Amino acid sequence: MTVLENTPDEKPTASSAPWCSPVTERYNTRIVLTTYPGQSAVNPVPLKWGEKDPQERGPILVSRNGKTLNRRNAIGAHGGSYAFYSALAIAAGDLPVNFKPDFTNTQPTFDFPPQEAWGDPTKIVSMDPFGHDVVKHYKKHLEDGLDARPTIAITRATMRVSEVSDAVKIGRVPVDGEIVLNPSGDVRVTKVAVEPVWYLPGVAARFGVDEGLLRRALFEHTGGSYPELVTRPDIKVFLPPIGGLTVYIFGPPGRVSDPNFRLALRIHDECNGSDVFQSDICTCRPYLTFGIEEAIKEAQNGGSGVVIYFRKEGRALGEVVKYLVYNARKRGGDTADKYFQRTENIAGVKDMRFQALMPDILHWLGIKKIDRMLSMSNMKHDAVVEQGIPILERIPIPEEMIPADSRVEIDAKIHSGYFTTGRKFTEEDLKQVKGRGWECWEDVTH
Ligand SMILES: Nc1nc2c(ncn2[C@@H]2O[C@H](COP(=O)(O)OP(=O)(O)OP(=O)(O)O)[C@@H](O)[C@H]2O)c(=O)[nH]1
Ligand SMILES: [Zn+2]
Repeated sequence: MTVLENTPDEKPTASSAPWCSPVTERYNTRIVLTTYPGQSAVNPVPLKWGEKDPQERGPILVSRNGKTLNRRNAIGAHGGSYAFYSALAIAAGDLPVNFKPDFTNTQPTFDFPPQEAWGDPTKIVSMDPFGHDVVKHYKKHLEDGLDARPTIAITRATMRVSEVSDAVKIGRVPVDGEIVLNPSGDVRVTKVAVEPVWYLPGVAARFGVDEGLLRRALFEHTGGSYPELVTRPDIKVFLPPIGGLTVYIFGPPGRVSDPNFRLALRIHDECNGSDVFQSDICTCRPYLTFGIEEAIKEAQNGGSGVVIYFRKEGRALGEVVKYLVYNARKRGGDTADKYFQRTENIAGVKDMRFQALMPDILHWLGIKKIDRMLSMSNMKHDAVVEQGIPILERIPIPEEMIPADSRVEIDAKIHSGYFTTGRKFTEEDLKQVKGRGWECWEDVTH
């Protein structure tokens, strides 16, 4: 191991950095900077990605706590981006370094039937197919003191979305007592939260790139945070510090994997400004609530409805870049012909969502075909179809749901290849599609 001497008996000297002594109180072992295969202390628990028997596959162990450090078979940390809050909590003294969670009563509220894809190393490469049943499958490892943790949680809830409540009030969505519970529009839902777990050879294959190149890029562009990406080619699994996804299932969850039931599906990427705060610059929330409504109706008609919400804010460019783009658009004349160019000028690309990994969750759920896909995105469509899941019908957002200032976005998307049943646009048409200017703001901001 590459270690940095920092033993508890080490006396801080005048030249010690001021943070040295609290470090020795909280971490009383040497710092392991990185490890190499074949070192005497390195003894990973076998992990065979793609084995359909969870015992054969083995648990995913990523923690550096206690005895798990030497038995790790994965790089990164649990919790996606929230791992950094755990680190803060430990540094602040709120969380013990070797805290062991108590998983009593945390088991899934629904047992998803195992799917063939769970044992296929090419079909699922960005989540752990056994991540919801870690306590059941890896009890022995937990009892041995190894820090295995769930990366999927399955629960149920009642939700209320104002647009759906409005649809119930005007009778567009009936109250059935099972899915829509009452005239206020309370809706029953099963939810699945998933944290990312990447099988690096599989992720590299999805993008058609070399695994070594992928590892190098991940190492370099995370500030050199994960040296084992380079020093431990024997470890194939990485838990990246990024957001995951949530699945919302309307109707009995057992129907989702049964091709005899019709399926309506909305795959949605996060847009906090619209999804939560209802900005009118894009179609995100309207399409999301339309998707929820259609999913509910499909379930009420005896089928199944699924909405999958990915944490890929601003096309995975983040909200800061997105707002910079908004400014550039509004100051430079907001026309549809320049829409994507503005993003490319600032981010270098127009989109970083890489839908190639998105279909994993569909395989995990056992979805074999999609009857009604509530999306116009050609990228989502192509990624799903390339994974062997046919889409029988594509449903664009209804015209009347498109907010005032989002015409620029939707027309630019249609021009760039998004699905439409309406009219297509020429470059000349796009120049005429203008967003709202900022002139009207002058009075209130000055
Ligand atoms: N960078 C950037 N991102 C944007 C902008 N407008 C919307 N977004 C993001 O684009 C994404 C839109 O995702 P979705 O609502 O799933 O829509 P889509 O993939 O474009 O296609 P549909 O499925 O047809 O709705 C979200 O992540 C938004 O935050 C913009 O001007 N710049
Ligand atoms: Zn949006």
